[in-house]
Amino acid sequence: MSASPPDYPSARDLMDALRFLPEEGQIWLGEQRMLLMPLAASSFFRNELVTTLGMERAKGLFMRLGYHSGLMDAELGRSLRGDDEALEESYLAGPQLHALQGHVQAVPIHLEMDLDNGWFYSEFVWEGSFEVDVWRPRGPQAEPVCWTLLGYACAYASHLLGREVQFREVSCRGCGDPQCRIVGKLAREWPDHEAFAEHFREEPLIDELYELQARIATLEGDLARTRGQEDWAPIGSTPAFQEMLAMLDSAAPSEVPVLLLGETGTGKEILARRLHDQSQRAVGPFIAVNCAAIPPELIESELFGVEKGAYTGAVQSRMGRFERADGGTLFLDELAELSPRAQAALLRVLQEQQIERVGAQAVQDVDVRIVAATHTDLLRRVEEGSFRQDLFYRLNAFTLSVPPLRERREDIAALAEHFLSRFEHHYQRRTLGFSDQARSALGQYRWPGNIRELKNSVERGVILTADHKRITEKALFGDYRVPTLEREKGQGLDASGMLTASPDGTPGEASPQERVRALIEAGMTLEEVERAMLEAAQAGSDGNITAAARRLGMTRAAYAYRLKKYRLPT
Ligand SMILES: Nc1ncnc2c1ncn2[C@@H]1O[C@H](COP(=O)(O)OP(=O)(O)OP(=O)(O)O)[C@@H](O)[C@H]1O
Repeated sequence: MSASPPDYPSARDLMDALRFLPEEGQIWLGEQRMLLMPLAASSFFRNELVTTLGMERAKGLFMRLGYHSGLMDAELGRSLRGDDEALEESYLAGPQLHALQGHVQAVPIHLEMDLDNGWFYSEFVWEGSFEVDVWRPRGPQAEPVCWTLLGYACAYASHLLGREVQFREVSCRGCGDPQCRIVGKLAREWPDHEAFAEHFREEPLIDELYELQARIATLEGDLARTRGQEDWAPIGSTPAFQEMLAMLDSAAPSEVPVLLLGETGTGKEILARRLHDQSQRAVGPFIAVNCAAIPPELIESELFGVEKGAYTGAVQSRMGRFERADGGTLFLDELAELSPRAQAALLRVLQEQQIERVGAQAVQDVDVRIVAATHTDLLRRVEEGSFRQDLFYRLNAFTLSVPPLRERREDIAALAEHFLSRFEHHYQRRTLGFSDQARSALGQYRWPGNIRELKNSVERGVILTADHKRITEKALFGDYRVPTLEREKGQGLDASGMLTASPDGTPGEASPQERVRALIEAGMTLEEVERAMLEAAQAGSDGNITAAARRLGMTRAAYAYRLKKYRLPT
């Protein structure tokens, strides 16, 4: 593939990716949050860094600054301009994005790309470099000054082409040359490529710091593993969560049964484990049972064990979970699902510390501490008569409510980072972390499935993201439109699929499934829903097809195809 000099494709697609959201105080370019700031501020900052760090270290810092933004823009270029077929167009998106961001106008002089045969040559003239303007007051310099721009070019090309490319600024107006000109080649074509690549290595001090942090993390991991506590350290610094942890810890040394109330996936099991680990019983077993997962007819034999011949199929005697938890803690999750008979038997254990295997003639002593959990309103179950009152009061001695994730939103970022590092380790991945948009979506989502759902989303994101790429909102949530607190505030979904204010203006509580059910009940067909969504997205994007497609999580081409299919105006 070669062109000399190539023409830029239209920059419309790149401009469409730029969104100004003044009400929210944000500017976005694709998935990255951007900043608009005066050149004079950047100039001031540069002067200060050169004075404090010296020229060479400041240069390295600015080259790396450019390098990082080049890296992110390469992802955007590829996602907007596509795959290998359109490689030249994707490559040219780099200088076009650079121009769009007000850094420089890059005039292409020459481009030759034949990567299969290991050949790449690219040359640009830079007009209106912001860095030359920043340096102008200092007068002509001894060396080229477009550091950030150069770092950007190196990263953009390398990341996009999947080969290490290095650019050199062969002439620069900042040192009195008539124009700024850069030449890019595959790194190995430059004799000094190794020394040059050092510019992009982080400061030795920072390297050492990272290394130290990595060693501490490994040691902590080893420690947790030897104590059998891997995964069991609850993360959360919101006051509500910390208060609850403090209460949990104060209950740990006593023998009192603990009842944990909270929605599914809020971390009740992790808390039960913590209680166990902090108690005198930490050396004994921790056994967890999900009462809802065991068929009612088997629950008693599961919990209390069974004697050989007690019923057909009981071919040998078996220990129950209570016996296995002897000397330790038994965690009964979904307690409300226990059958009346199992409730009666559980009450006896709590009162007498004795169990009776199914089919046994005698009782036996057990020493077990019970931690129970439920997401249902147990008191209501008592009132309805489906849960024993005496058992309820026995278990209700020390009750803790575990807050749902939407009430501890400040913890989302820390939890997401925690799961990210665990899954990167597990899948042997090295992503560049979450994109700004992905991070913001994580913070806004309602999380009906709480921490378990957050964990699953991050796992999905890591699996779908290649090394050295950012985890996008789509990788986390798929094409499914994220129900956020913002979008739901005062909104419902009417039969035409449009978002509307609910009559009383209160936040809509309907889940996606409920909303879909409402549409079906309103008699809408799939085609009608699709058509209504296309129209709504189009109307909500002022007719901008790329923006409308993005709102529906589709490519522009797929969206345009559907418009045509329904004969909708484009
Ligand atoms: N505070 C936390 N810090 C780190 N990980 C957590 C935290 N809370 C929960 N998790 C993780 O989230 C997942 C769900 O937690 P857990 O199984 O304890 O929830 P649960 O409330 O017991 O759910 P259910 O009621 O559905 O059984 C687990 O994988 C757990 O490791």
